[in-house]
Amino acid sequence: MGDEDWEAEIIKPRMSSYVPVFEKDRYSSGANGDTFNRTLASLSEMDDGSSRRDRFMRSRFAAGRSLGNRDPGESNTRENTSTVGGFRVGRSFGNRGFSNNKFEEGDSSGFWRESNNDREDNQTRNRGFSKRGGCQDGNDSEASGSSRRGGRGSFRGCCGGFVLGSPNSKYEQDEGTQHTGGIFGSRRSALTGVGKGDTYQSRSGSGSGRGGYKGLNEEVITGSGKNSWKSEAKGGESGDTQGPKVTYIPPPPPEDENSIFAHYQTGINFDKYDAILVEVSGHDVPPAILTFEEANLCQTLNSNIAKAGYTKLTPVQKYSIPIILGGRDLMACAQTGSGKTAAFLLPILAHMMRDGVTASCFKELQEPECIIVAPTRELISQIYLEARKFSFGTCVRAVAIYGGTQLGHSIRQIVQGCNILCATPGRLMDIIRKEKIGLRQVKYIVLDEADRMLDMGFGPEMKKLISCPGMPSKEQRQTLMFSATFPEEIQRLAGEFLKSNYLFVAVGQVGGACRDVQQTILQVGQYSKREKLVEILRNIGDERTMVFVETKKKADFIATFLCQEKISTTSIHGDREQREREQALGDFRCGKCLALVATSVAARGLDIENVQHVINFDLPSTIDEYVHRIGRTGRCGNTGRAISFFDPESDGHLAQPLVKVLSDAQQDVPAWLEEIAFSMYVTGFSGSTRGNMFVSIDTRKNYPGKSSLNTARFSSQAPNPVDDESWD
Ligand SMILES: Nc1ncnc2c1ncn2[C@@H]1O[C@H](COP(=O)(O)OP(=O)(O)OP(=O)(O)O)[C@@H](O)[C@H]1O
Repeated sequence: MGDEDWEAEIIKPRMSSYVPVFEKDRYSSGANGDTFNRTLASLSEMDDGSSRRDRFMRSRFAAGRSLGNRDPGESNTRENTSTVGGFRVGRSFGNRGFSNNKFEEGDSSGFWRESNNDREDNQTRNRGFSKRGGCQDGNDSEASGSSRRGGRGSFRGCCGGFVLGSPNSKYEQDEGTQHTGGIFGSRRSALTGVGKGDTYQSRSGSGSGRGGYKGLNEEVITGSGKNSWKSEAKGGESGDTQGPKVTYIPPPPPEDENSIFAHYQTGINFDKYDAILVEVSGHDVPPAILTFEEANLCQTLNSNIAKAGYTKLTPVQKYSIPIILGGRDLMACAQTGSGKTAAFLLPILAHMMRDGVTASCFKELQEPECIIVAPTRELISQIYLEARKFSFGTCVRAVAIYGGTQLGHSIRQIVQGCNILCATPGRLMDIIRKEKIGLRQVKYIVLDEADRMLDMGFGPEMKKLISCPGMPSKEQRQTLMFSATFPEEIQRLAGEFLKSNYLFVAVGQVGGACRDVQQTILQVGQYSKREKLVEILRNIGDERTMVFVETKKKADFIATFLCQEKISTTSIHGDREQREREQALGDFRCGKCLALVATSVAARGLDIENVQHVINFDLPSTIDEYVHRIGRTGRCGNTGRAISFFDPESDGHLAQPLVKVLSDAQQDVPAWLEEIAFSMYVTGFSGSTRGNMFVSIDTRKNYPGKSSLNTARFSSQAPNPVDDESWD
């Protein structure tokens, strides 16, 4: 039974109709701690006391078996709060698009396989033991073009109806209409009006366009591997070459000061950030600063920092701000939710204020001083909002451009003046090819989620970007890279973009999970997952939860399923139109929907207030992705919980890195997971889920002048080279 039987099950949601008897026996028992509140018990139950395994485990994972930062006496059991409020089985549910779509196309047995294109995993990494991937059914292929898209559109229409009603029939024609809700509904006060005029309507072959999402986290990478920066100039907007013209114009963000500076509170563990060990490597490292005052920023910036509610620097800010102010290139790695965005925005803005900016609305050709790229549209919008916040009241103007929106709109935004250009790679390259911006003034290039920006998906575009005509060489610009994860091979690639004397800042362990997230791994077989999900969500009650699944289709199926279960849910993934994605995010941010079912498109960077839970319905294919996903909760010193369904059939390759990540974050490691990790070890499994699993520091291992600087190093936690070999 393949993953695609989710489709069939939506129509007849009883598992028994689709699961062969032998499979049911195998999967439905939920053995080995698949109960939400039995994890600790299962630890001891499952420990068979094997001395060999124990020796192995102790040597590997001794670092973190304690209960760590869990609240004493805390129980996973909650009162069953029964139904989550706000459920709206949309009027359109069940009557849109079913007739022409895959529900009928499909094999009634439900034994479909999913195409790689349906996964939003970064590079279509095939898993060693996975049932997923590889099998490309024609129906599912992106390549099947518009007819297929019609089918998908029909489906989307159906699932879209699960949250909201009242379609806005004008949407298709009225490209100038400003739609409410959406991406700029960031945080509390920005959310008024979300939901009005929403349309979860069918888009079969409609003219609304999809913005060219092609199975990566963002737009299609046209012409990867070609050297010419202009090689796709004739193809129109990246990603829209095969689809209808994109007409969506995102609503403008609220302009009032309260909305601009809306923020959520730092959590009880914010001060504990100070205890995280930091290592900086490279020559002539400027000393860290301890307060915002020490940064010597201008008055307007300081006032904006105060209005944003920032009173104290986070570790990544303490180290990165002086490095950037000192004009150095930087690669910085710090845990999710620890303030990396401000760490690069503040010093860049400070420089711009000091040096003055050239671009203005009176110039014919806009020449931004700073280009910030990130892998997803929603993240770019978020970064833009942060840039707008910190540059409030200054002469610096930030602009956001991203795929899935009308190209003309992006251009119009730019011509009004652009000093900081926040862009997704596809849209950025389109704008450059169309010569809508000049690059000569670029002084800063920021790659947020840099490991993602340099990997196989986006790396070629980034290379093109830095070789575009007019782009200052790396010696003449400052290049800054930030992420919570930095695989070794990516660090090496990054060298091409950075000056040779760049500095490397590692806050805590590179690639480590945020310790404010309580992680629970449950062994749940494929066919018990939905039941378990509903059980957990009911126990969670009205707390905000992100549910990650591995494929776009499954995101819709699970969202629809949850709605059927009367849990108000929406979904975000790359097959939804941009307007729908923004609406979904807006509905989730404002609490209209308590659950957001997402693919990896929402795994990185998104900073949503009050996300208390992350559930990995499907584990991702890499441990880095896991770290980013669970980092959507437990941000900025707040605590959060992540529950992951581990299916030994498909997730075995993650056992080792998961044990490591759990141990390092001082989380419980279930005995059964250690067993699986051990069995992989014994059988010589070397599935590379992340080449850098144990890279803890700058990969320039013998960097001359490398020294421990400024603060203590985390040598006690750094694994030794033997460990590296054993695990990679
Ligand atoms: N010094 C600070 N004081 C208070 N709040 C802060 C501070 N720095 C950042 N924040 C807030 O913390 C939250 C997380 O910051 P941010 O999104 O920059 O994290 P990040 O490290 O980039 O996370 P990710 O790795 O997930 O992208 C944001 O809401 C931000 O406004």
